Parts: sequence; C-alpha cells; structure tokens
Amino acid sequence: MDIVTAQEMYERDQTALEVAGLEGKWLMENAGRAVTYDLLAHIHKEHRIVVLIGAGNNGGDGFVIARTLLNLGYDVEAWQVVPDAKITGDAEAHKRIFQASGHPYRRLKSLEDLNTSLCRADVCIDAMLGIGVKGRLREPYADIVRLCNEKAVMRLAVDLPTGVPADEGEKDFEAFEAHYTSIIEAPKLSLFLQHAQPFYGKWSVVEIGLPVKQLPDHRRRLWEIADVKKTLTNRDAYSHKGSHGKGLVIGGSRQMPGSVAMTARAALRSGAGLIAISTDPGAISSISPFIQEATFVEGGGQVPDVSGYDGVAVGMGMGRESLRGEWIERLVCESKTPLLIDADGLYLLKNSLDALKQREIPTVLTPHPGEFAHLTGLSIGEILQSPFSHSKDFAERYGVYLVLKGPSTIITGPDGEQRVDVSGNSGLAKGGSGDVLSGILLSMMMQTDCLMDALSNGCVLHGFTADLLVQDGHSKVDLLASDVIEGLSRTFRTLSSSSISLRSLCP
Ligand SMILES: NC(=O)C1=CN([C@@H]2O[C@H](COP(=O)(O)OP(=O)(O)OC[C@H]3O[C@@H](n4cnc5c(N)ncnc54)[C@H](OP(=O)(O)O)[C@@H]3O)[C@@H](O)[C@H]2O)[C@@H](O)CC1
Ligand SMILES: Nc1ncnc2c1ncn2[C@@H]1O[C@H](COP(=O)(O)OP(=O)(O)O)[C@@H](O)[C@H]1O
Ligand SMILES: [K+]
Repeated sequence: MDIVTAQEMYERDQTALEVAGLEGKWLMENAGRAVTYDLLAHIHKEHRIVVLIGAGNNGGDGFVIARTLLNLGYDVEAWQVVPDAKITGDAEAHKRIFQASGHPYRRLKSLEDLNTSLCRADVCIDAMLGIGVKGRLREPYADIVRLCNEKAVMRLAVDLPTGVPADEGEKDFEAFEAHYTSIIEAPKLSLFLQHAQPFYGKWSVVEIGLPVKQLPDHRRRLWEIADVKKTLTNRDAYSHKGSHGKGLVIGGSRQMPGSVAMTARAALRSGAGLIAISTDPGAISSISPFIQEATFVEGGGQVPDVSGYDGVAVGMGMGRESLRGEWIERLVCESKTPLLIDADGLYLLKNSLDALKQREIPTVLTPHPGEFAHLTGLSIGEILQSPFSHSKDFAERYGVYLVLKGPSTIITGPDGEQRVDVSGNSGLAKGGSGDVLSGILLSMMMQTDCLMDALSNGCVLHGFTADLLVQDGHSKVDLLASDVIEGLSRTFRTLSSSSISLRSLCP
C-alpha cells in the first residue's frame, strides 16, 4: 500500500482526471460512500450522529457521508461550520445534491448551538479539514475541535483528523482526537509520526476508484504481512546449509555477552544456514550454552577476517573502545561482504561515515532515533519530526540501507525507496529487541536477492512475532527479546501454513 504526501495525493487525483476522466465530483462521491460504509462498523442504528462539514473538499465528503447516512435511515445532524460562500467547487455540487435529496443542514452561528447538539450526540464525524490544512487551526475550527475533544462522544475522522498535517515537519498543532480515522485511498506520512499518530486513533484505508496502474509511483509504501508472504523465499527441498547463508556476528563482551547470543540465535531461528560468532574470548563460555549451533572464531585483539561469509552483523554488545572503532573502519573500507552495523558499531561508525560512500557492497545501518541523532548530529526531536526526509537524505548521501527503528520503522534504500513497517508493540521496548532484529535481518539479507525485501520482511517478522505473542500467552509487560526469538517458529508456521492452504486452492 502506497504512502503519500498531500502534494502526491493531489497529483493522484489529477492523474485520475487526465488518464481516466475521473472528475473530482465522482471521486468525492466514491470517497464519501466508501468512508460511510467503513464507518458503519462503528455506528449503531440508535446512535445520534453529528457530521461536521468544513470549507474544502473534506467538507464535500462530509455532505456525501451525511446524505448516505440519512438515506440509510440514520439519525444525523449535518453542521456546516463555515458561511455558505466558503462552500465552492465539488463540495458545493455535493451540497446541492444533499439539499435536492430533501435533507436539512444547520449552519454554525454560535458555538452554544453546536455544543447543545454535541451533548446529545453519540457519534461525531469530522469532515472539516483534510490534507488541505496549513499551519495551526484558525477559528472556528480550533474552538470546535476543543469542544469535540472534551465531549463523551465517539469521534470518527474522515481522511485526517482536522488539524493534523498530512506531511512531516510540523510538530505543534491542535487537532481533533479521533478514536478512528477512515483514510481515503492512501495513508499520509503523518500517520507514521510519533507526535501525530495518536490523533488518528485506530484506522483503515478505503479505496475510491483511482486508476491504480496509472498512478505515479512515489516509491514509499507500507510493508505488511501479505507482502512478506509474497516475497519470502521458500526453503528448497534439496537445499543444504550453504544455500541459506553463512553469517558472522561480531560483538559481545564480558559485560554484554547476551547480545551476540541473541543475534546469532535469532539469525538461526530465521533460517540462516550457519552462524559464527567473533567475540571476546572471555565471553565465549557465557554465550555458548545459549547457542549450541553457533561456532566461534578467533576474536579479541584483531579485526576478524570476514572473507568467506555471506553476511556480517557487527556492533551489538561490542563496547565503544577506540580499538573497536578501527575495526569498524577497516570492515567498512576493506570487506567485500554485506555488512549490517548496529548498536555500539553505529556509535563507533560516526568517525568513518565518509568511508561508507566508497563501498560497493551493501551496508545496512539499524539505528534507533537516538543512534540516528548521534550519526547525523541532529537532535532526537528533529529526527522524530521528519524521519522520512532525514532517512532519505542520509541513505542517499552515504549510499546505505537505513533501518530507522521505532513503533513505525522506516526502511530506506540508497536510491531513496522507502518502506514502513508498523508491526510490533511496546512489549518490544526492552533491551535486546534490537539484537534480535539484527539477527533476523542478517538471516534475511543472506537469503533474499532484493535487499529492500529482505530488510522489510525481517522487520515485519520481528514485529509480527511480538504481536502474536501478546495476543496469546504473553503480555506487553512480560515479553522478553528471547521470547521473540523462540516465537519466530510460530510466525514461520503461520506463514507456511497459509501458503500451503493457498497452494491447495490452486488448480
Ligand atoms: N479530488 C480531490 O481532491 C478529492 C479530495 N477528497 C477530500 O478532499 C480533501 C482535500 O480537500 P482540500 O484540498 O479542499 O483541503 P481541505 O482539507 O478540505 O481544506 C481546505 C480548506 O481548509 C482551510 N484551511 C487550511 N488551513 C487551515 C487552518 N490552519 N485553519 C483553518 N482553515 C484552514 C482552507 O481555507 P483557506 O486557507 O483556503 O482560506 C480551505 O478552505 C481530502 O482530505 C479528502 O477528504 C476526496 O473527496 C477525494 C477527492
Ligand atoms: N513501542 C514499540 N512499538 C513497536 N516496536 C517497538 C517499540 N519499541 C521498540 N520497538 C522495536 O524494538 C526494537 C528495539 O530496538 P533497539 O532500540 O535497538 O533495542 P536494543 O538496543 O535495546 O536491543 C526495534 O525493532 C523497534 O522497532
Ligand atoms: K477530517
């Protein structure tokens, strides 16, 4: 599913008009009806519904929604919150259809009248502003939004909650706090931003009939379990351990032996053929009981020889001594093996960033926002405000694959392509989750030709496993990173059983 900016959404509508003759009025009818039927899952026949209609095309959707609900026999009060002169274009056309259908509407004269109406209502549908909002809300929207937010009604938003910008970059806004948002055609960037997402509540996306094959490809999409099913490589019946990748995990120390153990174990649980660990010799006795399948190679004083491996993950639990920084630089400059750098490795990489540009073999960096702030010199706040553009700038500049981790993880390729993974839950907000992710990613990197697919799949497998575990057996409080490693078997079984049942349906 594509993710768009406001500008890209307008371009899509324009394309629909140019290549298919789909006029805005038709799209508005489609959008309003699709949203109505989506919202009906949350509305009962006995509910009293208020529909708030603003000045632009979002308000036009509101007239279609109010008309459709009234036609279906629901108890609806439609409130136009701006003067008549403000309703123009497609929205005005739909206002006329609304009136011609014999339905009444109310025009906002005083907030008290609306207040009285909202006090009686069970449901409030926000069709005031969508992707056209600019800057902080002006009146009367700001007052109305405050009024709605303090009422004990179910708040449902159309496309975007009024006041939430569609794009990244703005942090200080007041907005309608929706319990649920019915998003038109494609999620907008702000759905994936930590400061904006809570305003959306739960959400889903409705389709409005755009000519999908003709739309511009903005190379930014949501990656979901259905995409994993399509792209995950099958295990060939005649494969051998060499077919599934020979990986090396470099890291760990006496103080942090668990990190490499988890990375190695997660890599093997995700299908890697062979995993070796290069670590401080003093840590081996603590690590080996947890991962009997791994081998150990000479670590300690020297930069490990990575030739002969299909992939290397480096940095977890490694410590930050300057000697290790020299290793990272040499690995970046000299190794001809795909490299994933995480945790302490990212900290040490800061001094060797320019060396990344020379690498001809892929490099994957997996920072959380704090580590990314360290790498870029930006503040965490700046990163969180505009994670899409900062990720893209960095990945293109240094020619790397960047996995910016968080509740919405953004995966960016060196050519600027982006994928977003929203799987996972706060049970993962615990030390060790990142080490497990690195192991899964290392395994996927060695087994999938397309690195974007490998990384996107790895992120979804990690989050989906955590979601499965908290649905059944664990809670978000007790979930451990090691539970996620063992839970991978459930995920792979779920995926393979669904592909078997799909195959059995084929002739
Ligand atoms: N064909 C299509 O395009 C389709 C579009 N669709 C729908 O249209 C929506 C986009 O419509 P849109 O472009 O009219 O923008 P929209 O969000 O309604 O707002 C415009 C109004 O906002 C006002 N305004 C702005 N900032 C403000 C502020 N801070 N505080 C107060 N007011 C502010 C601005 O006022 P102005 O600045 O011009 O005075 C103007 O009046 C989209 O989200 C989807 O729902 C669907 O029907 C499918 C087909
Ligand atoms: N609240 C959350 N919701 C979803 N995923 C989360 C959440 N918190 C953390 N995660 C995921 O858990 C992992 C944490 O990685 P990281 O911060 O590097 O952990 P650590 O270094 O402690 O092992 C990332 O994959 C991140 O996306
Ligand atoms: K809205």
